[in-house]
Amino acid sequence: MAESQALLRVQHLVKRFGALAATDDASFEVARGEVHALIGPNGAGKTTLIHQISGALAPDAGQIVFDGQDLTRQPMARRVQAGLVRSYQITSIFKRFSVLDNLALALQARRPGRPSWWRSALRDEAVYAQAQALLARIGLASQADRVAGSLAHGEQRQLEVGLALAAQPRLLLLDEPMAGMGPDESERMVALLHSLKAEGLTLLLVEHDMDAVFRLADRISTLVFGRVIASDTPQAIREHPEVRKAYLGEDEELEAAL
Ligand SMILES: Nc1ncnc2c1ncn2[C@@H]1O[C@H](COP(=O)(O)OP(=O)(O)OP(=O)(O)O)[C@@H](O)[C@H]1O
Repeated sequence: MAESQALLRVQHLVKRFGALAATDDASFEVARGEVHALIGPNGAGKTTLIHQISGALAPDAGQIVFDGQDLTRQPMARRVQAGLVRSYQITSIFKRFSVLDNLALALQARRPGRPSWWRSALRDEAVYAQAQALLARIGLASQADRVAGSLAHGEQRQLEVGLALAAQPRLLLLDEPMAGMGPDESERMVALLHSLKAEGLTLLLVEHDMDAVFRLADRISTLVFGRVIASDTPQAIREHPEVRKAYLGEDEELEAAL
């Protein structure tokens, strides 16, 4: 991949837990505007890798370069500022607040220099106009006044994506966005991610739902024992002998999908 095309470059990353190298000289690149999926058998090191990219975990060696900037040792907030944003788990939602208020608060939190940001967010019409637009973008326009905690699981995950979008990411990291979803909820999430891709947003996702991965991804990196053994198009990954071998007897659903 040409240098200018790569928005994220992970180079020779290493993370050890005692004797175990959970990330073992892992390298891969995410191109601008692509949906890139990270797959691998259970325990391959996907979550550990995503934690290092988002800044939750410090690597022992290697580099994380985002848009030409070395962010390897930068704190999470600095990465978010640069446009590298992770969609968090449900804990980031204020469950007693409405869906619209949640988005307004997330938008307001992005504005610097407001000590009582949550008070001003709840009064600020401009913020609410932006929140309404974001609500439509994530497909929850009809749920604006619902208390966030009463949303269905799939809708809460959509809202989490909205909270991450409030930070205006250039690359959105998603850790198992379809986890625990039924077929209809997964379908809505796939549609949402497709629409974000159509807007030109770059996505990096870890996902076990192989049907969704193969429908969404432009390229797929496969992690085995902390190493990226292949980074290629879905078709090439499907046919890759080492990838097939890595999944043999490991994950029947995935093996069947391949
Ligand atoms: N904090 C930790 N301390 C010790 N070992 C850890 C820690 N976090 C992860 N590991 C180990 O590192 C390896 C990779 O784990 P990780 O959760 O990154 O894999 P994964 O590919 O995300 O797995 P899964 O698909 O099951 O979620 C596993 O062997 C795991 O037990």
